[in-house]
Amino acid sequence: MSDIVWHQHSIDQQSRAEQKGQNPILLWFTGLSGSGKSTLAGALERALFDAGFHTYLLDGDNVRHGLCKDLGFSSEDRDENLRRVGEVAKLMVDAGLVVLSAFISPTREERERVRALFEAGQFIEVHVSTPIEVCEARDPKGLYSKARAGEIKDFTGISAPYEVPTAAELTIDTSKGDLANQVRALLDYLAAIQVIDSEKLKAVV
Ligand SMILES: Nc1ncnc2c1ncn2[C@@H]1O[C@H](COP(=O)(O)OS(=O)(=O)O)[C@@H](OP(=O)(O)O)[C@H]1O
Ligand SMILES: Nc1ncnc2c1ncn2[C@@H]1O[C@H](COP(=O)(O)OP(=O)(O)O)[C@@H](O)[C@H]1O
Repeated sequence: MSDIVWHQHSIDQQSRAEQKGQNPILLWFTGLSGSGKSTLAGALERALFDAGFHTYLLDGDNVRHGLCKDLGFSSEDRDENLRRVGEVAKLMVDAGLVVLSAFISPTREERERVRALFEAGQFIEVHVSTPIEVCEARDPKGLYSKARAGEIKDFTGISAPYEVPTAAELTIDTSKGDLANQVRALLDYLAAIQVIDSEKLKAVV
């Protein structure tokens, strides 16, 4: 690696962000399978997109069909999955986008490794803290029943660990309240820390 020298191009993150009229950030949704990560991230992206923000949503299920289709669910493979996703998200933030991601990302170390790729304030961790009993009762893909029956090994929350975040910027339990209010709470937070312009949002929310 020491023979490879970083090439500094003339258009930097700030110029790309200014062109788009927004602050690039990564909103990192973490939580158990079925906790509501994709739904929440998708609804928030819709609100931001409709308000004119330039966004992109990276979703675990989708990324595992392409970029990470060679990876499974051992702890080594999850580490590599999240390493790749972190690097891709960094490129997207560098391109000036508001990036949202929805990955279980079960360990604090993995999440902190991604956080360390970003400048302070650019990585916003959202813990989707829906209790496992609710996630298991929802079981939209039937994965919890398969895991209980021993048909899926290393299933997060059943036979593989999930380490609860200790310093997430936001925590949302989707078993309480409704989706519209949860999205509102996220938008209010983003406006309060001034990463999004609340005037821009008024037209749609
Ligand atoms: N063993 C095991 N454990 C957990 N999840 C499993 C497993 N096998 C398949 N799935 C499905 O894969 C989705 C999670 O992928 P992620 O890339 O988010 O996982 S991780 O962050 O690398 O841990 C996850 O999607 P979500 O339900 O949307 O979270 C599951 O549908
Ligand atoms: N905000 C919410 N309020 C109520 N139910 C929700 C909410 N978000 C998701 N759900 C329910 O939970 C299920 C799993 O949601 P999903 O977004 O796919 O979770 P994840 O991406 O964490 O696996 C959905 O099929 C839906 O029934």
